[in-house]
Amino acid sequence: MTYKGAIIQHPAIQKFIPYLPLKSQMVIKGAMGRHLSLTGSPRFPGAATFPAMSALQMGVDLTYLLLPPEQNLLLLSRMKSSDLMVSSLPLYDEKNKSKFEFKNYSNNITCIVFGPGLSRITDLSYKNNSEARNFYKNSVLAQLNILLSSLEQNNKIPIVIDADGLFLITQTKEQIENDEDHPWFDKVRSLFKQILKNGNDRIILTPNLNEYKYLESTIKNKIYDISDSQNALMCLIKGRTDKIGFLTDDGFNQVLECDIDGGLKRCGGLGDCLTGCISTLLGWLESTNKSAKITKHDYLNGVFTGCSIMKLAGKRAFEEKGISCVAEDVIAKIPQAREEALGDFINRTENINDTSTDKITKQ
Ligand SMILES: NC(=O)C1=CN([C@@H]2O[C@H](COP(=O)(O)OP(=O)(O)OC[C@H]3O[C@@H](n4cnc5c(N)ncnc54)[C@H](O)[C@@H]3O)[C@@H](O)[C@H]2O)[C@@H](O)CC1
Ligand SMILES: Nc1ncnc2c1ncn2[C@@H]1O[C@H](COP(=O)(O)OP(=O)(O)OP(=O)(O)O)[C@@H](O)[C@H]1O
Repeated sequence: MTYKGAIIQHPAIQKFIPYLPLKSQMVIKGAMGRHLSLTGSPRFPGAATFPAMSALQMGVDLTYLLLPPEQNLLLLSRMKSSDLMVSSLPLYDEKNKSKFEFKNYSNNITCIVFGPGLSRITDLSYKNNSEARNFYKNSVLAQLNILLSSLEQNNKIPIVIDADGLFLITQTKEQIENDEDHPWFDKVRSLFKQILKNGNDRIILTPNLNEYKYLESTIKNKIYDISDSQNALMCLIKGRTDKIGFLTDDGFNQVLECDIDGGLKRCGGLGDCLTGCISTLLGWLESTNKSAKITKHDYLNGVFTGCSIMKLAGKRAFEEKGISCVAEDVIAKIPQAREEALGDFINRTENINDTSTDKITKQ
């Protein structure tokens, strides 16, 4: 199955296309996805918006950003595009957990990105500024409670965890210099144990090579309960080639590898953009195929498809901009890259619900 305009062919993409939305499904606002970013910090307003800007170019209808309540961050994010719907996170309040119930923010959300630009407790800016550090800690607890609550939703909502979200998973108590921050560390760890356990059928971890080293040693220390293939986590290790597979206490088991050439420019923010592409595709997988049985292998095919689109977008942007290429140039090439990977998919005539299983062989 290839569609008009598609120039690359790979079995993983071919298997994924039947799960994509059709033109006939685009009847109401939001049918092409409602994307939620739990991202950003005063230090990284760019990373706050890259996932949502990429999701919009992928074809998502609505992008919501729920950001730490810092005025500059909220203002800068709103200024990036009128299409971004920016709200501020509530201050964390242990006694009033109902404030962090996902349903308060959900608006029928179809996918979530968590982590880009959050910053880290180890950042120098927090070292001697307890107000900023408390603000950071508070935002993280609010975000993790919202994520945990999202896992209780009936509709399966895919979650991509990247960048500083991964740091929260791999940070160690020794890194937390200030003893008074240790109770916060314990709460984060406990929340992540529940999130990774309850969400292993819908969470994708997307480490770069550096982040993967820390992730691998954390996982091998059996801090999180991912002992067997049943509760293996889905993981994408980014690099010259993108490796996609499952992570258990025993290490990484590769299932797919995306070796499409990208652009030569390794500018900052491309990983953040990739989260927007992958989350959009996985959101479509779940939200437009509610009656189909979706497996982790379908998710991996979606991750592969997102990686291919990102590599192609990087290549096209580099052809045009050369070494001046920045993340926003790559975002602008996502529509062309999506077309090259998926063709005119919304106008196809068949979808997963009317394609027999012998036509679509699952891995
Ligand atoms: N324009 C922007 O706002 C951009 C913001 N970005 C944000 O910048 C932040 C940092 O991203 P980078 O890509 O620079 O991160 P890196 O992957 O370069 O990580 C920085 C360093 O942290 C180390 N590290 C990772 N996990 C660790 C652990 N558990 N313990 C100790 N060290 C650990 C890595 O080895 C690496 O040396 C992220 O929040 C990211 O989203 C970047 O995406 C670049 C663009
Ligand atoms: N050595 C490499 N050669 C070619 N492409 C690469 C290389 N390393 C990463 N990429 C590609 O760059 C994109 C982002 O991956 P990268 O490893 O830079 O993520 P990141 O560090 O999380 O990004 P960010 O700057 O957003 O934090 C992915 O599409 C990945 O395939």
